[in-house]
Amino acid sequence: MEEPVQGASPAMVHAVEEISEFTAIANALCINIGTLSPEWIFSMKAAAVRANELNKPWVLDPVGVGASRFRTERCLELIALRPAVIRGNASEIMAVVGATIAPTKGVDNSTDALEAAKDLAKKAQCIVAVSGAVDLVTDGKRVLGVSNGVSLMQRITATGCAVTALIAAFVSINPGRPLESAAYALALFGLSGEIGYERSSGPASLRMNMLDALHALDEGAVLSRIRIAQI
Ligand SMILES: Nc1ncnc2c1ncn2[C@@H]1O[C@H](COP(=O)(O)OP(=O)(O)OP(=O)(O)O)[C@@H](O)[C@H]1O
Ligand SMILES: Cc1ncsc1CCO
Ligand SMILES: [Mg+2]
Repeated sequence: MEEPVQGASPAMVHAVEEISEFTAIANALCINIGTLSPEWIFSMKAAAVRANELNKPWVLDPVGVGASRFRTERCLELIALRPAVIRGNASEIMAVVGATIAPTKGVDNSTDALEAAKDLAKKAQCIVAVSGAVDLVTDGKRVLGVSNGVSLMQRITATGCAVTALIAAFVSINPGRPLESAAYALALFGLSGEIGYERSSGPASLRMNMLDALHALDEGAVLSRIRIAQI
């Protein structure tokens, strides 16, 4: 198989001693609070500050926000450092909004998530992407709905983390259009899931097949199969 041009190349960095140099090399930064610890949050904040100094976009994945006070407080501190995009699932976005804007209403459908996402986007002045059956991407005014993907993707731990990293890669190519970049990343990832699903018998084979599909995506499949609509 012919090798396509190589795309983004990730590095997972936590030592604060490395943050300054690594952030200078990177075209985008993805901060994922999944495995949060006091030492790592220090490095995460240093990286966000450094990315801002260097005018590089950074993307936040607020994994599990709302589950503990420590996580919620640190997450709000990160949001105050102005990410270009926040990508979470509906409960995470609702939890952030509950902690910042209004008391949690304890609801979890896409309409409520959409209002929460718009509120958060306005308040934090960034793009908010809510993943789900239809991914919602908003700047607080415009909303794009991405309908690619298969529900079995939820059964693979860290598909959300992976798509947030892909959003960072896309935003680095087009930093002036974070709304569109996030929507296209979600669409291409979802499409890879759809193509991979056709050859899969469960989450483990889907994980493998969707990675193969992402690698092999071509312009024809992308242009004919991505489903992004203005909402
Ligand atoms: N019901 C669904 N139908 C189709 N695609 C879905 C559905 N739910 C989620 N997805 C897709 O799965 C991917 C991961 O989204 P999800 O909302 O599961 O993230 P997450 O909860 O943060 O995951 P994790 O914490 O495991 O990383 C996204 O690309 C999203 O579009
Ligand atoms: C399972 C898990 N725990 C911390 S991060 C992560 C990946 C899914 O968000
Ligand atoms: Mg997640």
